[in-house]
Amino acid sequence: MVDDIGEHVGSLGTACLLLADDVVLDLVGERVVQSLEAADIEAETLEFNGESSETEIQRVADVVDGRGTDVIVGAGGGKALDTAKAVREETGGAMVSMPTVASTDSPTSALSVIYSEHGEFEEYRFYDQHPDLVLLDTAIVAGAPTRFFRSGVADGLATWFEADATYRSGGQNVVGGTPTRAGHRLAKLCYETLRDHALSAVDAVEEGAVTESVAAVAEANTLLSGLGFESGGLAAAHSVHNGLTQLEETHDATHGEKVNVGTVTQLVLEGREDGFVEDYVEFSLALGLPVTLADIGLDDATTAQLDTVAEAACDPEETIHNEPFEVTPPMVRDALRTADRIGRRVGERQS
Ligand SMILES: NC(=O)c1ccc[n+]([C@@H]2O[C@H](COP(=O)([O-])OP(=O)(O)OC[C@H]3O[C@@H](n4cnc5c(N)ncnc54)[C@H](O)[C@@H]3O)[C@@H](O)[C@H]2O)c1
Ligand SMILES: [Zn+2]
Repeated sequence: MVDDIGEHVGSLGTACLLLADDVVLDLVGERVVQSLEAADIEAETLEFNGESSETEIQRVADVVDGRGTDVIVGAGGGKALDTAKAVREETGGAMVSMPTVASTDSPTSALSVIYSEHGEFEEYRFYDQHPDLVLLDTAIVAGAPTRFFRSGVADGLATWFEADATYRSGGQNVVGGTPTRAGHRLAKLCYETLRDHALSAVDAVEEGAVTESVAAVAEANTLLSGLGFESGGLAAAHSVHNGLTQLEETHDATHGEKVNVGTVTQLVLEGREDGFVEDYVEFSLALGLPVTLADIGLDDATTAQLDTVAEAACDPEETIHNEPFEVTPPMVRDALRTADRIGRRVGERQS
């Protein structure tokens, strides 16, 4: 699949730049360059510095302008892809998403999540164009560390709860429109696919194996979740994630891991029944996903820290206001605390 890139990029341009960090360049760099060159496309690589920040976007955009590149390929995780999308917005040309981990729903979306150089969430940046091509090689994704795959499952599970909250409230989807039935149903299909296949898919990826369930989950994590959140809307889970990024202690947890704590928090915030919340927590634990604050680096979180998260999560620009009721920082702080306690209780019961 990676080896087919030349064939697909032929219709998009003639000079290609592959943006990927050192790990991903080692993994696919040579194959991508060979495939492009075999299709008579100029191919160069540039090492990504790891953060989708304004400085990194400008650095890469300067290289693209200087070299006359007309196709940028972002390969790797969400941050490399988001940076490549942001660069294309500055420079024009075509953009290709090549996720080498199924860790987020970034590959298909027409937006980037921008962070400070220190990894604090800054803004969503929206574009008129989606990636021109999304190329996911299931074997590469299955060969990556399972943690990324699990994280993508968490990102995909959240999509359903967030799209459903937006649908119920008549809120706005990510492109500023009314959520469509299509977006709502795709988010549901994403959830159902993950509930039906994620456990065995994670087993397979632990073994470095490729199965039908791995393919189903890779599709759900990237395509179904991507279309589902963009057309269906985000709500509390991602706002809680964005709030959590304000605390340095959480920076070693992946996007999906923080989102999962955000999902449990959203369910508590929405006043879901005990059995419903516990079912979600049990499923998370079976998948090896975090359900407590300590699981994402926040041992003994102070009230001040939780207030920081809650304040940021309730920023007027945040999607938490897509919940079907008014949400305030104290509600989010208390939901976070309670979600953490539920996570600990269910975890202890199972051990
Ligand atoms: N734009 C969107 O629509 C959207 C949606 C969801 C998440 N995001 C963003 O995505 C980012 C998170 O992405 P992420 O969780 O993928 O993390 P990441 O991009 O920070 O890191 C991915 C890591 O995986 C490694 N890697 C990639 N492929 C590998 C492979 N095959 N084998 C081994 N290692 C491999 C990379 O070297 C890198 O260290 C956040 O910034 C989040 O906000 C964006
Ligand atoms: Zn996400």
